[in-house]
Amino acid sequence: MSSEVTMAELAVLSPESSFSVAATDASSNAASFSSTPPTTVSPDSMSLASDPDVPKQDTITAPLLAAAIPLLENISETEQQESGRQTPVGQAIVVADASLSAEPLTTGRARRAQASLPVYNLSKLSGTAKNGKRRANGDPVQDKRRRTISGDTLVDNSKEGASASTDALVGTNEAVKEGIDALNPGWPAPDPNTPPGARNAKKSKSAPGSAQITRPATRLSGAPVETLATKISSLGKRGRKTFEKGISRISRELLRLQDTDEFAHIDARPVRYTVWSNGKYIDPSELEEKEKEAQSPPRKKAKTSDQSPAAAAAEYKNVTEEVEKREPKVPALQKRRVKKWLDKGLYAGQEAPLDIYKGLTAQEKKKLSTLPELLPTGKPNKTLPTPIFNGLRMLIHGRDFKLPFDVCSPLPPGQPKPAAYRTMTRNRFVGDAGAYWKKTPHFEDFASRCVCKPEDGCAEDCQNRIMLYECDETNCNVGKTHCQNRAFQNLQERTKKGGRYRVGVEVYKTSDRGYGVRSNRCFEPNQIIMEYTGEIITEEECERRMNEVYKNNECYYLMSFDQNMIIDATTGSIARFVNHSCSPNCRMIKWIVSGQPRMALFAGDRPIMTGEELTYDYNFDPFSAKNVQKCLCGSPNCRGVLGPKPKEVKPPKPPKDEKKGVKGSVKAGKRKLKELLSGDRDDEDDSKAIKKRKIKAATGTVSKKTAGIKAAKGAAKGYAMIKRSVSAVSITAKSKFTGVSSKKTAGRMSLQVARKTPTKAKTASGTLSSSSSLTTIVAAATVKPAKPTPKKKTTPSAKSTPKSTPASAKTASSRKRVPSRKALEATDDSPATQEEDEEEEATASAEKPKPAAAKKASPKAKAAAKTKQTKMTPWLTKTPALKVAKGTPPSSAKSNKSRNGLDLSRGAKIRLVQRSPSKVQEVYDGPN
Ligand SMILES: C[S@@+](CC[C@H](N)C(=O)[O-])C[C@H]1O[C@@H](n2cnc3c(N)ncnc32)[C@H](O)[C@@H]1O
Repeated sequence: MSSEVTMAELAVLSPESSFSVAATDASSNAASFSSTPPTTVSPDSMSLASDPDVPKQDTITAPLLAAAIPLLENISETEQQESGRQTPVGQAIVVADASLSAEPLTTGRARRAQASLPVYNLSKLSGTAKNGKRRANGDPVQDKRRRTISGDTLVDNSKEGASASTDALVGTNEAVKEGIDALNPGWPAPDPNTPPGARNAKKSKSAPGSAQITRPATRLSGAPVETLATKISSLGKRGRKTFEKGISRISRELLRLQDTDEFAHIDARPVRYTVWSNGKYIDPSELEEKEKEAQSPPRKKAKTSDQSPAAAAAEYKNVTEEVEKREPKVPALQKRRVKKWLDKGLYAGQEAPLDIYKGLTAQEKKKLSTLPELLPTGKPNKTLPTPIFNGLRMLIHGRDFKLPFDVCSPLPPGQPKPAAYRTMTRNRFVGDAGAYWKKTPHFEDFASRCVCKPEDGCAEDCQNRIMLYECDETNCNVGKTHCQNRAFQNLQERTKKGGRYRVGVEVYKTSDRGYGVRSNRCFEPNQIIMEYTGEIITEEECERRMNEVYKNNECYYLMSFDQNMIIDATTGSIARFVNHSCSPNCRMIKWIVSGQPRMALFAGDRPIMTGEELTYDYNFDPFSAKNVQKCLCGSPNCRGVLGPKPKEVKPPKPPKDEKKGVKGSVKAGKRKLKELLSGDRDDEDDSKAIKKRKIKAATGTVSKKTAGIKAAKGAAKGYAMIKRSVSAVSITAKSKFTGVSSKKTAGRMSLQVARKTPTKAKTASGTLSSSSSLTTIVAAATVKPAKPTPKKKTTPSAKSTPKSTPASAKTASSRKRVPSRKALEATDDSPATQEEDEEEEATASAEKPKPAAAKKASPKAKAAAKTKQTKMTPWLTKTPALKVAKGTPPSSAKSNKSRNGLDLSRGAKIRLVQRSPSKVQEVYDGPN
């Protein structure tokens, strides 16, 4: 045995106090083995256990000491127990080593080492193995086990102390083995290198003394330490239970380390900004250097793996530039994309006709010939055939174009509205008016169809249009599709859906003229805007209302209408708010619609733009100087007052010219008629015509041109029928209102609405529209001719004389009350005094040229009367005086040429009559 064995024996078998102290220290060191690196025991501690007689060893590992301590403890405990209990083993032990000190070791137990160390099966040794293995706490077996001598512990602990010299360890093991053998237990001491598990297994089945396998301590060998999780997972239920016990012990140890960052896996190193590129860390300092290098051309290609994205991009840029410098850029050859064109598009499969004139009307062909782009080239356009065959008509006629902006610009909400205003969109008969109203007088007047063709579309030449008759199914030859003479129907269709654009007008408050009407959309020239509707009342009712109902009103909305009736628009359409202007943009025109008269506001000869105030010329007759109102229309040609239009006197022209003009125009045919018609549209032209008539009348009459004179002339020739009739109505109204106004000292305003209709229309309409009025007028004209004159014979309208006489008388009486009469004499429409009427009568009787002309025309009229159209014009037979005009067959059966010729002659005359008292007259009484 070496000195090591001696030392071990001393260490084991000599429990000196000094050694126990050293063991205590060693246990404390061993307690930290689990978590701390092996620690070299100081020589001092070793020196405590050294015997001066024993060769001193330089070093001894702490594990060795730690392993020896439990052994000593066990021995001491055994000794203690043996002192209290008599066991064979104890006795044996006592016997074996009676010299050993019985001083117990109470402190410095290496618990961890003790727990993990295998023990000798003392139960077997003591013969109690038959009781089974019970390892629970407090179990006596456990206690017994604790009392065993743990030779393995020494071995294992010596293994743990890997840093100790192997020789010393082997020596120690040998010494322990020998010590055990000395106890003579009856079996050989186990190899301390054998792991406890294997040793136990071998104990159970193998014979004692067989080879045992030792497991190297992982902590000492540097092998990977088992983690807690792997331990738990690898253990079985029982093993885990046991392990958890170990955890509790381990955790107690770890508790001391919980405060450390290492235990909490906290990296206490300062955090640095890191850059990662493709999963690789890039040093910022290197990054800066590389960025600097990137600015300068790189000497060699840097490793992209160490580059940041920015640096990589910079480098890539440099490289590409370098490559571009080396290799000139060669444009890549790209295949040009060829667009596939459709040769016909939407019209594919539809071949263009070679003859584009096919199926077109004469007018369309004519228009087509004027369009150079549509002229046939002789070659079919196969590439892009225009939709001639589909949209030619549209191309010729054009189509409406509406601007997508500012078309409809209504006033913002919150505008002041007239108080107590009730609208009525249709005329309504009130009182006796319905009973007195002739249901279908105008049907009798004009029961024939127009002679228009579909291609004409009832345009300007339409006889119904000329006569201010709206076409419908009963009188239109064209049909609704092509007819353009259905203004009221269009208006109804336009407004029935409602909406501000469709209505197109709105009431607004003017600055100085009360309320007015403005457009909130655009209107085409001559387009119907709105209807003037209200209550149709008789003159008596009108008088009553003025005296009783409207006596305190400032404004009356009364307009003479038809059949001596009056429209009271106090309850009616908003057309009543339309103000007067000396330069109006609208006209108020009465039309016959389905046999009934209706009045509407039409745009003038120019289009009306959004926001314009709508006005028409009242042609106001104040009737009383007290009620002459100042006109505030602001137009350059403002007359200053709301009065009738002044008529300029132009230098007289020789009658020959006019006659020639008339005759020439008769011969000229349709073309000249159109010229006259076109001239008729313009107010200025109208005034010129009036002037003409004035002049002519002046030459033919005594002194003045008055409406009566005109009426007489017109009636004598059978022309100014409508206007005469209307004027007759107005005259009647005047006469009645005269009394009223005289009582009320109220003025009256009669509005004349310039009539735009062509001459021929007026002729026809006047002839056919209202025979009763006509009769009155004719009577007025023939009263004077009652004198025995040759023309008198030709005016066999004496029957009407009695009717007309009162009318003229009324007119005269009413005119007498107009102080400003003379001031207004300049106008043809101005009412005349009684004296003037007398003069007119005289003039009418003296005007023989026209009756003579009528005479001349009478043979034609007679001839025409034989025609069917004559039958359709009852006035022809009713009023002999009109036979003069009968020369113009009003029916549509006449050829255009004949109609035109007759109309032409009438037109010339009618134009003179045009400004006679209008057919539409508004009766207005100003404030009292
Ligand atoms: C049929 S109302 C027109 C609507 C009227 N502004 C209103 O507020 O009821 C006719 C009256 O309007 C006024 N008026 C219309 N046009 C005018 C004008 N040009 N100058 C002055 N007053 C006018 C006159 O007071 C006239 O008696």
